[in-house]
Amino acid sequence: MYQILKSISFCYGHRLLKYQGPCANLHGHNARAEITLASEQLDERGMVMDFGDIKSVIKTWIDDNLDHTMLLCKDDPLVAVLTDNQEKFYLMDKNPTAENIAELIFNYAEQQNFPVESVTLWESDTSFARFLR
Ligand SMILES: Nc1nc2c(c(=O)[nH]1)N=C([C@H](O)[C@H](O)COP(=O)(O)OP(=O)(O)OP(=O)(O)O)CN2
Repeated sequence: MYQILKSISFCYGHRLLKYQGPCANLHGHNARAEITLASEQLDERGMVMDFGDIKSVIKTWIDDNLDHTMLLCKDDPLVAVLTDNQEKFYLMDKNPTAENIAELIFNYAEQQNFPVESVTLWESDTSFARFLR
């Protein structure tokens, strides 16, 4: 089995609903997503996938959708406020925890038919969440 990993850095704002503590307040993170792809076989170039192709597809999606953006749960009352003020946000069905952001990126990679094994979302230097099937 071969594994490759591509790191993509981005920043986002969020707050957690149903949470008692500082993360219930609006705040931001300089995050890093680690996308791990795995394959039993290599292509004719000797690659699971070109790192550049992972970057061009997934980093582009992250840059367009999540980077420098408020990630809000659909139940957050701020959705109406940001909508009224024409501010950018990314609407999530779930609370914007590191776990759910990792799953979001995993699902996108899977939709692109990437052989994704896991997505690890480093929310800070000391905390990460990982999603895998
Ligand atoms: N399982 C999860 N726990 C927490 C999440 C999360 O997404 N999943 N998120 C938060 C906050 O958004 C934020 O990340 C704070 O986390 P924490 O690592 O506790 O931050 P600290 O600054 O206190 O970290 P230290 O390095 O330990 O000082 C909270 N929990």
